Amino acid sequence: MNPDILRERQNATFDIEKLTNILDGGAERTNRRREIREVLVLNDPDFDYGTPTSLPTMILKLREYGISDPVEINWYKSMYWGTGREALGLHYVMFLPTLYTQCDSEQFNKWVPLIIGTYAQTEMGHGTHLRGLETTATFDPATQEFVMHSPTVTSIKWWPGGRNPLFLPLIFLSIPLSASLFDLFLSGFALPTCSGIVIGDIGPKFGFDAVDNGYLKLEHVRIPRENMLMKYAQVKPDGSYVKPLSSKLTYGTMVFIRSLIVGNAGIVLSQCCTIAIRYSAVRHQSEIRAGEAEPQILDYQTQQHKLFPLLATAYAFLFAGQYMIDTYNRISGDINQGDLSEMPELHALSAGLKAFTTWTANTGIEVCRMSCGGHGYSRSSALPDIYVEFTPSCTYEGENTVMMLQTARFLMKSYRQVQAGQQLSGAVSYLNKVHHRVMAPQAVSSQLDLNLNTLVDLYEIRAAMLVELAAQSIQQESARGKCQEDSWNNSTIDLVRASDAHCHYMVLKMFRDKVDQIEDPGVHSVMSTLAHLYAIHGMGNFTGDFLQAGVLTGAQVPSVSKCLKGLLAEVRPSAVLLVDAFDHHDKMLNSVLGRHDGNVYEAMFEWARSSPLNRTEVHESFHKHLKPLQAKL
Ligand SMILES: CCCCCCCC/C=C\CCCCCCCCCC(=O)SCCNC(=O)CCNC(=O)[C@H](O)C(C)(C)COP(=O)(O)OP(=O)(O)OC[C@H]1O[C@@H](n2cnc3c(N)ncnc32)[C@H](O)[C@@H]1OP(=O)(O)O
Ligand SMILES: Cc1cc2nc3c(=O)[nH]c(=O)nc-3n(C[C@H](O)[C@H](O)[C@H](O)COP(=O)(O)OP(=O)(O)OC[C@H]3O[C@@H](n4cnc5c(N)ncnc54)[C@H](O)[C@@H]3O)c2cc1C
Repeated sequence: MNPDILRERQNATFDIEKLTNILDGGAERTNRRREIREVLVLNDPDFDYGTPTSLPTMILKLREYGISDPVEINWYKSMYWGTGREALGLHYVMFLPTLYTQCDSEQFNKWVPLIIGTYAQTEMGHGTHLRGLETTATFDPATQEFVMHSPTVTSIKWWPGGRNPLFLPLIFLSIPLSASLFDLFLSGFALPTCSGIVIGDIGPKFGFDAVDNGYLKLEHVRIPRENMLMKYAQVKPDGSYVKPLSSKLTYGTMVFIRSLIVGNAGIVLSQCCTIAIRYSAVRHQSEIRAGEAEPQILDYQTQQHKLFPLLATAYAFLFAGQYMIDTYNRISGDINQGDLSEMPELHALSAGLKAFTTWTANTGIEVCRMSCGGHGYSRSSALPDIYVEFTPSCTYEGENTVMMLQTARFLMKSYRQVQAGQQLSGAVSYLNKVHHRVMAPQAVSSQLDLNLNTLVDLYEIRAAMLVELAAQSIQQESARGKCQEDSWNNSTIDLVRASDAHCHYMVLKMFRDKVDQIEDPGVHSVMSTLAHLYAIHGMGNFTGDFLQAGVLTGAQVPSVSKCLKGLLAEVRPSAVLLVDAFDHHDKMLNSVLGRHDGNVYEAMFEWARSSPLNRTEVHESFHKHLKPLQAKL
């Protein structure tokens, strides 16, 4: 064990295992997760890092070990996700949930055994604008079939992920059911791979290489009427159409994935913080006091300022991910019972948090990489690979700006309801409260020795102010004679800013609520410090908002920075212990810099020696390119 890391783990002020239990949802969950990891992954001869694991293999393993609990299945699945092994993950993450949420029971029982499929919704010309999808599905009553067709080059399905559909028995098509008979509704169809479809790979990508993203062109392909997913809407044999309770029910898979992505952002950020903070504890560089030994780079205030707010954010997003999945499960359960009352709230929350957490984590991964200097740029750190695997999450499953604008749509509607005197419930209820109350600056302590509840209040007021400013922008545009759509478009910068602030407030509130539930004094203390750091760091980044909201004065601004520095110093002794609590196994982290034992340099030399470029005395390229040149010199 590296002596620096050993020293960092002495004098712990809190019980690491208890914090790990909180992250897992209890000690039993932690034990079970470790058992699954040990048995199904680390000690499984079939599990080879970087080798795409086939879905059938995963299914058989799950059955072999009797794993049927959805939470446990997700643990198993997420041990693959983002690690270059999620080759068929899309089927678990997208295809199966679509069968669960969009099929009637007969269809579900018929198709689940086939379970390898893809989710083909995006087209070359449209990914975001679903109502613009061009693929047609036209019902032919004479033959009781749908005729599926790609009428234009831009209608070719583009990006469906996870094993080239050529080998898939089933493809989920998400298509506007467009015909003169009924409205344009997005509907799902199960398309068996058959003649009349042209399939291929879309070519090399930035990353995400374990998932082969393909294209699918339909040439008047006929499928049985029964292949339309009919849980919510049906086309009867006579061609009549039974509408769904809501046209957005077919968007259900996307809402589910967005809800998953929130916690995944926390996991990925926790991985990167583990790597960067452990490395920063063993890396010595330069000097603080002339003539003294080179310090651990974790003792530089700038290094702490880079990493500790991200550490706090990782915990915040892990707790937000738990809240999001719990909320998704509760509301989707109600929807299954026909109660759609909270569907708009679920959409607004999942869309906004998906965008907020992935944008923040995406930036955070790069900060972690750069905080490791040159070795962070080596793939031995794992940070470059984590980045290229994670960054598309800002685009897929709802492009982030578009998602923020969806949340803004809900906020504007809520704001108008408050203006009309309605009492709101749920995540936006603060708009009622804050509309009538603005905290005066004098109420904010000049020393910013704010407790968490006060900090949550300040974020609430900031969000409410930005919601109001966005609404006023729309009103001003309308007053200038702009139509509703142009007034909206000319206010979208404000609208995204309002949604971002709303999500920031929601995440801090969830963090505070989780800290309040922690009974162990040591764990409560360190998590309270992290929650403070998360809030104060945000105030430092968005000081103008808090000044504009009237909850911070210019004279108090220096206190924000002073408070931040104090919190960084407070976190320093616990930093390595806080990443240990994430409990990332070396084999899963796959990072020379993030090793639990901190023996980075020895491992780095071995890693380099194992490079393919070092496996032969002289690389073949010498003989092919250089040696012929030598002969001419
Ligand atoms: C080895 C196994 C590995 C497993 C690992 C497990 C763990 C891993 C964890 C996480 C990793 C997950 C990785 C997943 C990888 C996925 C790969 C990528 C897949 C894809 O990208 S699939 C395609 C995704 N595409 C999209 O998301 C499309 C985005 N566009 C839209 O959603 C819509 O077009 C829109 C929402 C932007 C607009 O829709 P539209 O119909 O035009 O509606 P509007 O006119 O804007 O609004 C009208 C009205 O409807 C309301 N509304 C809109 N959407 C919804 C909804 N979903 N639910 C409820 N209500 C909705 C909207 O609010 C309006 O309401 P109002 O009129 O204001 O009252
Ligand atoms: C790695 C990866 C895997 C994928 N896997 C799948 C899959 O398995 N199945 C599938 O169906 N799809 C998949 N996709 C496609 C993905 O869902 C789409 O790329 C995504 O929804 C974004 O849509 P788009 O590409 O049309 O972007 P666009 O919407 O064209 O985005 C381009 C720009 O336009 C802006 N913009 C668009 N609309 C608005 C608006 N209303 N207001 C303001 N700005 C706007 C966006 O903010 C963005 O800046 C995948 C994509 C990637 C990168």
